[in-house]
Amino acid sequence: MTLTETKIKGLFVIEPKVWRDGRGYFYESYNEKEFSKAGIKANFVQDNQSLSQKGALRGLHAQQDPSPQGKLVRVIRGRVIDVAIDIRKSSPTYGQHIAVELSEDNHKMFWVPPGFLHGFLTLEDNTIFTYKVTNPYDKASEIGVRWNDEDLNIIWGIDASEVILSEKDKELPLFKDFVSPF
Ligand SMILES: Cc1cn([C@H]2C[C@H](O)[C@@H](COP(=O)(O)OP(=O)(O)O[C@H]3O[C@H](C)C(=O)[C@H](O)[C@H]3O)O2)c(=O)[nH]c1=O
Repeated sequence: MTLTETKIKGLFVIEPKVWRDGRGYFYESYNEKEFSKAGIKANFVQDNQSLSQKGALRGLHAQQDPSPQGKLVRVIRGRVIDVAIDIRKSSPTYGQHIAVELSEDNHKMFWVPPGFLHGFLTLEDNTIFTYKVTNPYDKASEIGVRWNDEDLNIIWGIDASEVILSEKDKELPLFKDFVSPF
């Protein structure tokens, strides 16, 4: 697998080696040795999976202390635009983001360490999104920012009237009202 750090330090796009034969394909979706070589220390304690219809947008979320989460995300079926926003106050790229298309065809994965907001827009029906996290779910430590905040300038390519959001995500604060705990 190839781990490539993005222009925002700490974020990595991972491209696994895919072995194909007459039965189908095989790839390693996580390898501690490879992550350690790239300088990533991740102790995963929970695996998540969600199914989303086209237009569903989940995010922008993070967990703060005592349960900050590193996330290794990928798409098993379908396609998403996955976005991570740097909310590390001392970072020169604070408020900047990386967007990457993850799909069942490109097998790409995205490592998002603690200190980032995360979310994705679903591009196809019945998209299955799965990810490992380095701390358990802790509702009390959840934080977030509105998906279409103008200051974040994320080009999702979808009109607000078409997006499917949870009631919770509709109420998330704007970035100007957000105080990062990182
Ligand atoms: C995240 C989570 C949720 N839940 C329960 C709580 C809710 O009743 C239900 C749906 O949760 P939520 O609407 O927060 O699910 P998403 O909107 O997909 O949340 C995720 O969205 C973006 C993509 C993220 O990066 C986070 O991993 C996570 O916040 O599952 C759990 O029981 N465990 C969990 O780890």
